[in-house]
Amino acid sequence: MNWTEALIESGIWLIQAYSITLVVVTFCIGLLARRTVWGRQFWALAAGYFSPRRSWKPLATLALILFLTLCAVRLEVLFSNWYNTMYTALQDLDESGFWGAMLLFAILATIHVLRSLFDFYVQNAFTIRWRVWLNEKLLGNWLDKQAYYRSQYLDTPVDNPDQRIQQDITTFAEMSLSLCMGVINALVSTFAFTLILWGLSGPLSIFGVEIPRGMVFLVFAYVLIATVFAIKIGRPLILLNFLNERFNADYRYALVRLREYAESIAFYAGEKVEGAILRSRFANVINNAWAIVYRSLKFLGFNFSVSQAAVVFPFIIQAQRFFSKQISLGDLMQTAQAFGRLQDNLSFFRNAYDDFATYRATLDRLTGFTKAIGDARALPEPEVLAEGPRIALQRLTVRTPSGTPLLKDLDLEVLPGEPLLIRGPSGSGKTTLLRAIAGLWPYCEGRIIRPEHEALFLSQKPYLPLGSLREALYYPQRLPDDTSHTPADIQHQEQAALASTHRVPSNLDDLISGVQARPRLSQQSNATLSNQGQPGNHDDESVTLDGRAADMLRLVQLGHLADRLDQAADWGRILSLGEQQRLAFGRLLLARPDAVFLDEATSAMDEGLEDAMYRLVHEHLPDTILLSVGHRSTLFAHHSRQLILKGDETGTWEITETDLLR
Ligand SMILES: Nc1ncnc2c1ncn2[C@@H]1O[C@H](COP(=O)(O)OP(=O)(O)OP(=O)(O)O)[C@@H](O)[C@H]1O
Repeated sequence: MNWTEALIESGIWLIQAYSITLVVVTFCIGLLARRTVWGRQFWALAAGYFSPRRSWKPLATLALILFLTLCAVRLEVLFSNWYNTMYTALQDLDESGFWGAMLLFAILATIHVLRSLFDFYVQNAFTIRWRVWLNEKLLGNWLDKQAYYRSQYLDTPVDNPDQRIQQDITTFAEMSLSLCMGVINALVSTFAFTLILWGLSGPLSIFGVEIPRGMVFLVFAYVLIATVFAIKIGRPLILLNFLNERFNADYRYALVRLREYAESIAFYAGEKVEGAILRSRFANVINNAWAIVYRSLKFLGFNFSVSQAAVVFPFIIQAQRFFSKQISLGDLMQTAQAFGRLQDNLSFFRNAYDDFATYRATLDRLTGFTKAIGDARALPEPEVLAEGPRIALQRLTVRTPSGTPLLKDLDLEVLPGEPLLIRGPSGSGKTTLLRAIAGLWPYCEGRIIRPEHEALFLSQKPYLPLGSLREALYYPQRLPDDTSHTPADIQHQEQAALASTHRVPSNLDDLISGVQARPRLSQQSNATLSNQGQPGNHDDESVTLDGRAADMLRLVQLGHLADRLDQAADWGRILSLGEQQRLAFGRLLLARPDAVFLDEATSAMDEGLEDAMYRLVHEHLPDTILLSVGHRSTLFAHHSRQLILKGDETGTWEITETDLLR
């Protein structure tokens, strides 16, 4: 074999193979995207990323990956030829030929290693960027128009959205690329090795019938029959894999709920009930896992047997020609190697069947998720307008999802200094009216006029975000010193980066426990930030902010927490409900919104505290429009009017005047 010629041939082969593959792949993707369900699903998820109008980089990277994949195939062919050269040199006792083959191997191996590493990097960079884009797209759509909330009103609410965002996106990006390149590699390689085997194989006699180049036909027939059986045996794995993801997610969700509602469950001593639910969900996981094991035993058993039989097959068939000296040892070895490669390539579809099954389940889940987001965003929205500092409801009708009216044709205007109390029996629709005003409730007609952004809704159980008390106090505003990049966060990001470049952390346990236990923003680290005079230094701001936050805590009778402002903790669990409700009043006083809606926001306070909180609102926010929902008669004194919902399924209501206490 002339290796200089082989080099030139390889160059030509690469150009030809690249051009043909590019055309065929584009055509096939177009065809699959039109003709198959999963092709359409793939395209709906991927089209945006690959649009050249958005960026040319993804397509260019894909073209590079395709080139590297073809290089891999060509290298395999060269290695195959090298086998022939080397074994022929051995058979001929040609020492210089043997050492020449060794040198050649060193060159080929170096190219192979460099190509593999470069390919690894490019493929991983590609999937990471794709993941980032997909995550941003799905997360953005999920948060936009409050789809994460409104999706609960769909006929079939989407299950486990967290899994779909966090896990399925990764699987989708990684498997799309690996399966696509796997198929291309298998097909091109099949073509290349068929040519090699074609050149090496002789006539084959089966039951007295002589078949020219019989080996080639035999390997195709062998793999084809094996594939048909494998698909039959492996088919149930598609459903089993889908169920595996579903059952695991359900089990995880039940565990998360146990953590979330730990106290309520503990008060009820509900461990038995929770335990039964958890065990039954885990039993689903395990039963399914066993089903996967038994099915895989059959599937893998078949695959292993087929692969093992293929090892000796070419030797048995070529033995006759070798012993009669029609072919050399090199030819025999290359035949075995080419047969093996061909068998591997053709078996790709059989072996990757399992992966295809997982991939299709992922596609189904992601498609279902994007559809649910679309449906949630398409749910009817009430007409909410912003017309100055007032709240006006015009012919507003609010219904339950089943169509029963909670409120019919309500006309009402609320101005600053004229607080309104909404009352009515439990279940009459008080909270739902607030949902409608917030634009969250899809089942309503009429017009809603309210200040556009500057409205704050405080519920009975205030939401406290993860992080420090200060962050909880300012929520949903962002603090001036961006706490998502605290020194502790930056330090851990740096450590992770360091570990990825040149060394692993000396003590991994310390690092992990450090990540879990680290404070989000300590007093000390705050001071460090200020002292270092970094860009975006908020020295003055943080001093006043600190003062304001502490003063505010004292104002809402939470002075005992003033020195824990920067302590990161699960404040939703530590603070009593009454304390959380007072913290929410602090939040309200700091935010100074144009309108505030208090939904039983003082239910856990005693009457004295409730009175004090309302007085603070009247005193500090005289220009804020106030609407409250509540049952207590002590609230009458703080509201000049009352809207009373009758709760009689006809949607009747009544407005009465009360004496405002000032
Ligand atoms: N997501 C939902 N799906 C179906 N029905 C709902 C949903 N949310 C509320 N409802 C129904 O709407 C009605 C009004 O509920 P709402 O929470 O507004 O009552 P409420 O007057 O605030 O009650 P309470 O005083 O007990 O807090 C109830 O019958 C409730 O079951």
